[in-house]
Amino acid sequence: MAGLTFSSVSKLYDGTPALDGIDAEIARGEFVALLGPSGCGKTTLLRLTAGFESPDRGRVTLGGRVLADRNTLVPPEERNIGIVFQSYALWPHKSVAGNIAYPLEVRGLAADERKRRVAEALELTGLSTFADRAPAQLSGGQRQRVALARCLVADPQAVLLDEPLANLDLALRGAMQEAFAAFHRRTGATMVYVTHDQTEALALADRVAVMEKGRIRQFAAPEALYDQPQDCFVASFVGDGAVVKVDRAGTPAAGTVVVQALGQEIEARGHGMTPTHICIRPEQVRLDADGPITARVSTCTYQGGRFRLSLQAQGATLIAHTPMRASIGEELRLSLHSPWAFCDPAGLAAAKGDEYA
Ligand SMILES: Nc1ncnc2c1ncn2[C@@H]1O[C@H](COP(=O)(O)OP(=O)(O)OP(=O)(O)O)[C@@H](O)[C@H]1O
Repeated sequence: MAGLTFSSVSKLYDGTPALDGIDAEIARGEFVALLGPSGCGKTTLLRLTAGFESPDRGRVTLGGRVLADRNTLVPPEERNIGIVFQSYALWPHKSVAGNIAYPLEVRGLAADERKRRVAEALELTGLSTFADRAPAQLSGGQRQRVALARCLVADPQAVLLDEPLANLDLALRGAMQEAFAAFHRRTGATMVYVTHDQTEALALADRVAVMEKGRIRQFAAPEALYDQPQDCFVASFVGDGAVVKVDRAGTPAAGTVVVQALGQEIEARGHGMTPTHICIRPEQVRLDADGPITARVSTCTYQGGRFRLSLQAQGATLIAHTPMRASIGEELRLSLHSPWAFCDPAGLAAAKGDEYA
């Protein structure tokens, strides 16, 4: 189904690319997160979709209609795209219902229809009992739900969310994540969600585009990013664990490959290419008295129900989870179970078990 597409989209600021050849297709009704470190281009991609910026190259389409390319630039108000900002941007002197009704007033909708759609949006966002309150009488999470309802009431083809939970405390963020997920299930809206909080991105999105330096490094389901990262950047940016350079690799066969790394022969999962690195997640590291790898504990932190250990082995830092506390400097033996092997010749040349949290 025609959704939102980006074809070779680039954006330069003072000659420096903020976006560098973005190619992506977001299906209608899909919930996509843009994830990446500060300055990687997430907001620029969102602003370009909304129409606040124009691309220097490439094309953006929504539902088959060109929004921006060399010859076309549809203004923001004609794009039928809703936006939810971090700052809520509510009218302080209007009630909750008044704020939600505002886009419909601008469009000149009849009062009856306005009322019906506002009631529907209030219901969808769980705000029906707050309709007459002023924004100042609401919590941060409730205000963000008003912003969401106001954006929805206009029945947009896509909803863009720019770090909508960044101003909320941790507990409320969890509750709002659930509210967003429920909202998405009920409306089936196409949603693009910018965040640099990977827990949020992995929890909410159908697919996550991991960005770095204006490019999409991998665009995949959360579990694929975690289990089968495509390169060193994604392996290290998403999830906990270590990226270790492969010294030698056997011939890949049927989804597995034997590699020489950390002074051991290790059976890894792979996708058929001769790998250059392995990504070792904590659950693939087992403390095992008969294990072939000797490692020294360098940190031990309690994470509620388990301890996270950093383990030095052969110049690499591996991460393991254990139910028991370990002493710093203690020597342990461990074995590795099905790490993921991938090919990234350009990746971290120095990667020899860099630790990422
Ligand atoms: N109006 C502008 N003028 C010049 N440079 C800009 C402008 N807007 C963004 N940039 C640059 O483009 C790059 C991408 O910025 P962008 O805001 O898209 O990153 P981001 O991934 O959203 O970062 P953050 O997570 O910190 O919000 C950065 O290097 C930024 O400095």
